[in-house]
Amino acid sequence: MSGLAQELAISVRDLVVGFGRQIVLDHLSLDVRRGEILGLVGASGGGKSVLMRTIIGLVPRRSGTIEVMGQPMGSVHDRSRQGPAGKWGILFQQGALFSSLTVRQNVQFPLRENLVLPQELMDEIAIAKLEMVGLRAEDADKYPSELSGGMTKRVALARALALDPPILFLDEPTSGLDPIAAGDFDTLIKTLQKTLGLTVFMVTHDLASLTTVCDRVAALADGKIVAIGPMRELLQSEHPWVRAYFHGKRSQMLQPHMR
Ligand SMILES: Nc1ncnc2c1ncn2[C@@H]1O[C@H](COP(=O)(O)OP(=O)(O)OP(=O)(O)O)[C@@H](O)[C@H]1O
Repeated sequence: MSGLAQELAISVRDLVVGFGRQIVLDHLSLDVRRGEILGLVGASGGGKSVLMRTIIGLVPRRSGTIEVMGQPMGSVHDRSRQGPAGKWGILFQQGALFSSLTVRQNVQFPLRENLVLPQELMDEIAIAKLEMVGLRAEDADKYPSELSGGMTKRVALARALALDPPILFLDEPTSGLDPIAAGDFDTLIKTLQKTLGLTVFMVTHDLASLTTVCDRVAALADGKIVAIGPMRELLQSEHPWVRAYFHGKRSQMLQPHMR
């Protein structure tokens, strides 16, 4: 493995993904560095979720290569080449918890699926993960219907972290949260990155998240990554879509100091 490859958590090269006659990702290349929080922005329907789902092997690709932690990922039809359990944790946009399971059982779900552990140890792990995401041990016996939106996201995050993955995929993690809860969730993600050394790949439309937690931001347009870098560099991009996104009326209203 070359030095550069060792520094990369995810490396995507020349990726083509389509459905029928529609090409969604068109020879897309992207590197995610180990330990960084990378934010991905793009138009609605532009292919952000498809890119994330292709990396984790849920959507088949037509061509191109994907490496995760230096290992080539097989295509969706080749499950034997997928990484071992615990390679990544995922927080889907509709990151629904199992409504008939308690918080504790939800967090333990990946442990039960992948490991054989004594109940006592699983209980300890569940409480440790809940505390890691800012919840209390008392919350473990609650059911999803008893949780606020912010708490639900935290439980889903605790579940995503159950197997101690080095990479976390987040699909619009702050959507549906009020600005205070969203800010708290951003802070939590940043803290987890620092304390656990996590690599985070985050699809988001949230300008505050992009500005405050992302080390780099990648912009997806026309099926490709058209700009990538720290937010201050993206703001200088001449690409028409990137300019429209960050310098359009709405963005300027939210980020007046960025002009
Ligand atoms: N399983 C599928 N079958 C057919 N078309 C699909 C499938 N999944 C996604 N698409 C199409 O791929 C395109 C990209 O969708 P995707 O969900 O990745 O967009 P997105 O950038 O995440 O959008 P948003 O910001 O609105 O969530 C859309 O045109 C969508 O209809």
